[in-house]
Amino acid sequence: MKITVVGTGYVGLVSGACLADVGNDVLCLDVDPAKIRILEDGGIPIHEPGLLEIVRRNVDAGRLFFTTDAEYAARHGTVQFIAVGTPPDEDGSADLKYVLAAARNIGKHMDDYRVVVNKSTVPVGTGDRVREAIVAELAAREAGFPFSVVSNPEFLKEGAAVDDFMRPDRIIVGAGDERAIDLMRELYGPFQRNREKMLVMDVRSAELTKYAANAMLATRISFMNELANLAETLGADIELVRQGIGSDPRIGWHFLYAGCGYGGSCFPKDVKALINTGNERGHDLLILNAVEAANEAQKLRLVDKVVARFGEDLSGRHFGLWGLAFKPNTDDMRDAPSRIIVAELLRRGATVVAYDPVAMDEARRIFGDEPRLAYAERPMEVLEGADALIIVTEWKEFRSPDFIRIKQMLRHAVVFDGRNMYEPSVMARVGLEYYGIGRR
Ligand SMILES: NC(=O)c1ccc[n+]([C@@H]2O[C@H](COP(=O)([O-])OP(=O)(O)OC[C@H]3O[C@@H](n4cnc5c(N)ncnc54)[C@H](O)[C@@H]3O)[C@@H](O)[C@H]2O)c1
Ligand SMILES: O=c1ccn([C@@H]2O[C@H](COP(=O)(O)OP(=O)(O)O[C@H]3O[C@H](CO)[C@@H](O)[C@H](O)[C@H]3O)[C@@H](O)[C@H]2O)c(=O)[nH]1
Repeated sequence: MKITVVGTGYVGLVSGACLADVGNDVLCLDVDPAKIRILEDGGIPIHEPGLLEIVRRNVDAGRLFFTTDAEYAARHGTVQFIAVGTPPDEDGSADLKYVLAAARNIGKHMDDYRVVVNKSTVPVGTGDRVREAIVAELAAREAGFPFSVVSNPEFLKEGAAVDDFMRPDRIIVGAGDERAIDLMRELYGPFQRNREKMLVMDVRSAELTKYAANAMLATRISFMNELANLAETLGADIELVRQGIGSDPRIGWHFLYAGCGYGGSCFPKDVKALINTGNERGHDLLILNAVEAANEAQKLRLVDKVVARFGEDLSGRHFGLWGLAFKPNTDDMRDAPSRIIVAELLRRGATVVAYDPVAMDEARRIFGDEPRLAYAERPMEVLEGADALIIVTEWKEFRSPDFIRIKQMLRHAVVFDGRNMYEPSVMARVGLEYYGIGRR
């Protein structure tokens, strides 16, 4: 099938590459010429495990192409995926300017039937706005090509994106006409060989399903973070509580890890956008407001512990920090808790040296030439002369460090662990003063 994917970010590039990998003829469009240049030179503009190999394989096989030419893109695919960003506007609502620009472009240049599939996370009602944008463009050039608008939200997780796309739990398709539904069935056939995974519904329900999923997962995390904070005051251990409740199949194991708050390009923005949708309809979403407020406070929880240990004024203090990305296996730092934590440590006068396996270039871009923030080539280097170690992202390479060396290198043998990577009893045995989240 001929497919165009508009936007070559995490979602667009993964979708395009995986769709090419099952034999489709895929053209990826981006407005950012720098990204297209990297792709044409055989690289990828993001860090995502397994993606480079798939991109290269399919470019070599002649099934995957890249362009900045919007007209060529609109004429290529019968299916036109929109996978552009929907960043938060000032009031928290999703900014649709990129989605609508993509839709207008399709309307301006399409020369045959098109299925316009919205993969970006968009507020309920966006399908109608996409339709109106295309109708207006077709009318302006007095063209009458038929088209369908489909909502097909994406559920992939960064760091596991290829696997999530290749083996999805479910494929949500919001559509109103049989022609589009048939095409979507054909397109997603290769990804549901073992069992039927496609759930067909109306466009609005599909759009809301995406927000509902992220809001539910964010709620679980904030709930556990709140309980973790309570556990600390009660002398209970949140890790044991997690195991105790996760074993109930009605609750399940996923997304129950307490920590220094959720980040990334989705949960924070999507929770805010859903709250905003509620406000627009006169529904104050009480639970989600609390989820959001709890998360904002949680991002400062580690600094609160640092302050409790070293005092309000941190000038003259120096901290080593492990992990800048919002989670492991990505270089993404959008809404990462590390941004808040580092900024607050610096604001209080401390200096910081940080290490992350892949996100340090991104951190340099974000923090600029901040003189009190330095970067280390290796994890152990951050410990030199540091008062304490602060762990923000649970990269695999931090799982089993040489604790004795950590103790010897740190000035105060204190570890603040925002991801509960270690057993408090082990830390006590090696003589490290250990502060987790909700641990005894
Ligand atoms: N990142 C994730 O894990 C994830 C998962 C599921 C859903 N989503 C949703 O998918 C959407 C895309 O997210 P992302 O993380 O891939 O974004 P991203 O910022 O990584 O990529 C978006 C790309 O779209 C390009 N673009 C913008 N306007 C364009 C236009 N008119 N024509 C062509 N290209 C254009 C940008 O240059 C950019 O490269 C968002 O709505 C997001 O909420 C993201
Ligand atoms: O038990 C947990 C699980 C996650 N997190 C944090 O939650 C954030 C988000 O993690 P994750 O969901 O793994 O990453 P994303 O790539 O942002 O993926 C989410 O957002 C995407 C964009 O909408 C969706 O497609 C995915 O289904 C959804 O999981 C990260 O900061 C994690 O550290 C926790 O604190 N505790």
